Amino acid sequence: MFVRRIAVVGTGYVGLTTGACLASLGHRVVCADVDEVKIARLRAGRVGILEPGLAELVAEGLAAGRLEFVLGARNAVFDSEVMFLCVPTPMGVDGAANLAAVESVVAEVGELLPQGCVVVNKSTVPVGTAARVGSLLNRPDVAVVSNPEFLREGSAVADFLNPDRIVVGCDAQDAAERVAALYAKLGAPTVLTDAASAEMVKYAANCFLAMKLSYVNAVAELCERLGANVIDVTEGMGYDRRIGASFLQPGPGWGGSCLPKDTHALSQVAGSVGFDFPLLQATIDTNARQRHRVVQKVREAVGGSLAGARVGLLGLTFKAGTDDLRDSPALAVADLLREQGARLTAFDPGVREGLSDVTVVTDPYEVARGADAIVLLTEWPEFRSLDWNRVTELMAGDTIVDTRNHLDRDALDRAGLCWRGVGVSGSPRLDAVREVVS
Ligand SMILES: NC(=O)C1=CN([C@@H]2O[C@H](COP(=O)(O)OP(=O)(O)OC[C@H]3O[C@@H](n4cnc5c(N)ncnc54)[C@H](O)[C@@H]3O)[C@@H](O)[C@H]2O)C=CC1
Ligand SMILES: O=C(O)[C@H]1O[C@H](OP(=O)(O)OP(=O)(O)OC[C@H]2O[C@@H](n3ccc(=O)[nH]c3=O)[C@H](O)[C@@H]2O)[C@H](O)[C@@H](O)[C@@H]1O
Repeated sequence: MFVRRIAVVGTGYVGLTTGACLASLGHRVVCADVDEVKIARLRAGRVGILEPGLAELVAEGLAAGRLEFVLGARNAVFDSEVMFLCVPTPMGVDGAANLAAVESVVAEVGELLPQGCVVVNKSTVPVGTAARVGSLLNRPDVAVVSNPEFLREGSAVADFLNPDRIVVGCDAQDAAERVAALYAKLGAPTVLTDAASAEMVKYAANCFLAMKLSYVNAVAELCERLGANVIDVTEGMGYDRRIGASFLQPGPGWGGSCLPKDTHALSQVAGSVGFDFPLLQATIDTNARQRHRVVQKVREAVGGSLAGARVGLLGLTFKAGTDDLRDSPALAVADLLREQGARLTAFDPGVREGLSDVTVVTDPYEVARGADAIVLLTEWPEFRSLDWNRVTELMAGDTIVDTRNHLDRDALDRAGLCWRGVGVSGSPRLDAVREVVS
């Protein structure tokens, strides 16, 4: 495997992880961004996002001279053999992916790319984008490769360096092989395919994950109505290797910067070719309903009306382990609660700045002070070890709505609190049975 000169455009969750990890694999990487403050910070070795291991890799790369940060894509590409596009592709008004950033980088660097450079699209983009980028570039000597990224926020470095698979798509075999070779040290299964199929893999995977979660959230609701326990139900399902145990945790609905936008984008693309995709639409609709179910539980917990009720929120980020608030279900639930007149106080270990209409506190017990109910929205581990007796003393009401089944129900019981989980309505009898069996 040869060391390559690589440009990475966009230094967000994906770009910075890609740049730092490729440098750690021995390549020489120049990362570019339009954000001047971010570039200045990164040059000083400061990583502005919560990602375990990333700051260390950036520091190592800078110290070894293998990693560099520059302002603007044009300053990154002059001697690059490969250029990665890691810019945002947010949801547009019609649900479609907005490709403005991708197109603007292509316009900026098109003529500057060295002869024979390979453009690699790592941003999540609709099928046909590699072809579109190719025609915008209008450079027969430059191949465009689709190389979707599957990392998760909060474990970005670990996911990048230990991928389940690498997908590389290009209509030119040699360019696909050149990109696949960049990852050779990782020893991951590699799928080489055409560009359209690689682009489709990313949407098909993310939408499948969203579908799995909507399914499990619907099963949880049914468990509540029928008197079953979703914790045991998903455990029983997860041992089946065809189903797998991961991505079976019910919650307040799935969110984050990608699953929501990618499900809408695939739905929009399907519509654009006249394909009716009710399964995907139901996945999206079930998720919207999930947020209303949380609000309904909180309303019941405060006696039927949220007007003037004080509600404490534990967690604001879209999942634990990240500081990312983009499309967080917790914020969606907060909006709905506020619309119905609730007064909100929130604590999240990853969030320090204030939010409009939600008072953000830095001490979790402040969330409990005077609260008529508390809602746990994000599964931060530290929430499990709160002093529930202290919470009971501080609260005006007595109910904790645990939208992730994250807390120790017995500990809350002992403190005189009422725990309301998701998909759990029966007695804890099955836990006892499992102990005997194991
Ligand atoms: N966040 C995630 O976990 C994953 C994201 N993706 C995809 O990767 C892409 C990037 O996502 P994130 O890294 O989360 O975005 P981000 O918003 O964290 O970072 C994007 C960066 O690109 C920069 N940028 C925007 N326009 C630019 C331009 N013209 N030139 C140079 N830099 C520019 C921004 O300033 C920002 O720093 C998206 O398409 C997303 O769907 C794929 C897999 C995982
Ligand atoms: O394209 C992307 O950006 C990425 O989107 C997701 O990664 P991420 O957004 O970091 O978050 P996930 O860990 O997938 O969680 C998504 C949402 O589902 C929820 N979730 C996840 C798992 C689960 O069992 N239950 C559950 O409710 C989380 O709380 C969160 O709101 C995918 O998992 C990544 O493979 C993909 O690369």
